[in-house]
Amino acid sequence: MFSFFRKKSPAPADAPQQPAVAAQAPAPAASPAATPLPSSVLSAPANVAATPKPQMERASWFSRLKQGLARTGSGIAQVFTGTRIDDALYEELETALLMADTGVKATEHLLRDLKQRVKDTKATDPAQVKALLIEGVAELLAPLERPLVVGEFVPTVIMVVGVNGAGKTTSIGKLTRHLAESGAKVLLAAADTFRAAAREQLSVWAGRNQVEIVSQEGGDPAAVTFDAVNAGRARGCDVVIADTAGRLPTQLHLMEELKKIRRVINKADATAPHQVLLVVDGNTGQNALAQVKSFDDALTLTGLIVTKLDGTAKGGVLAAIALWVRERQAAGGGPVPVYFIGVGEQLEDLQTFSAREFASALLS
Ligand SMILES: Nc1nc2c(ncn2[C@@H]2O[C@H](COP(=O)(O)OP(=O)(O)OP(=O)(O)O)[C@@H](O)[C@H]2O)c(=O)[nH]1
Repeated sequence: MFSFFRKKSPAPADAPQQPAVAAQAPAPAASPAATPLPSSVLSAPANVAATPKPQMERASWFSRLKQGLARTGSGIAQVFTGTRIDDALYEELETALLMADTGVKATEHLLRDLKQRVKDTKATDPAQVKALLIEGVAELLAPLERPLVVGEFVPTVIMVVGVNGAGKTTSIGKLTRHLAESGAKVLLAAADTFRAAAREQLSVWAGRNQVEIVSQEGGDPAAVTFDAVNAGRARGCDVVIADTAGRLPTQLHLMEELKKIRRVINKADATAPHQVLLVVDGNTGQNALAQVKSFDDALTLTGLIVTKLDGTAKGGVLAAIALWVRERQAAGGGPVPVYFIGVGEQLEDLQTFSAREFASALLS
């Protein structure tokens, strides 16, 4: 799944740093989600990307995604089963988008955009309007689609945060597996020093993937993370991933603790953290957007993982997040891509995000 990871070959000490590689699922063969390869992976061996197995995996992922999003999409798709394009259709669509937790702003944006597309194309059939809505959703979501690049910095330090139970540890486990299978040397940092079960869960993932872990009972989570970054560098790791304890953005002292972890990582490596990823439970709908904003205020996020999009009726929140990211960038902020989405607890249920694939799966 992370076929583009180029395994580091032994190089002389003065050799230039290895090229950046992207932790990205391969583009599908014939699914509607064909995405161009990002330039950062063009140097990867061509034969890796051409193997049919990952393409089949991606095709089967598309059907899992469709299934997962069926509850969000069915209400929206229902709007286009009539024969006329009139005010009633747009009103129904507005309600359906709001019900899917798209939020008022993103709903208004999509409706305005859709009406323009209908006018431009002179569409006469609701089925055509549905296709135009897919276009509009895909365009809105496009800035969220970016590969997670590892290898530009060695080690690449990734800090993972989120509320309790969002799916942080599970997502880290899956990501670790993908990276390890691609040849990356990964080290995990159990920065939840208080909850034994959390450390245990991360240890299980470390064991399964045969990667190293820095863990400590009690004590300062920032100190554990500091040790992990230093250990990662000393042991020649490609990636260090810090799993932090879950917390609500309203728990200010715990948010301060996260800020301290971030500062301390930066002390251990002046270029790090290279990624601050928020894991959000997509099933929480508009609340996920509120979490994104709060964690971003505290930590300046660099990316998201949206989990539990299986069986949710609230998957429209991705459109709301996309609009927020657009506004953030317009105000001079950096991108906040959705690096991965999760539609279940299995390893293959966490995959890279593709805007067109998501839009198609949602409305198919
Ligand atoms: N259905 C579904 N379940 C998921 C998904 N991702 C994670 N889970 C489940 O969500 C539950 C919580 O996941 P964890 O990884 O423990 O969450 P966490 O954020 O690390 O939790 P804390 O350490 O308590 O903050 C577990 O039962 C996971 O299997 C997903 O995409 N879909």
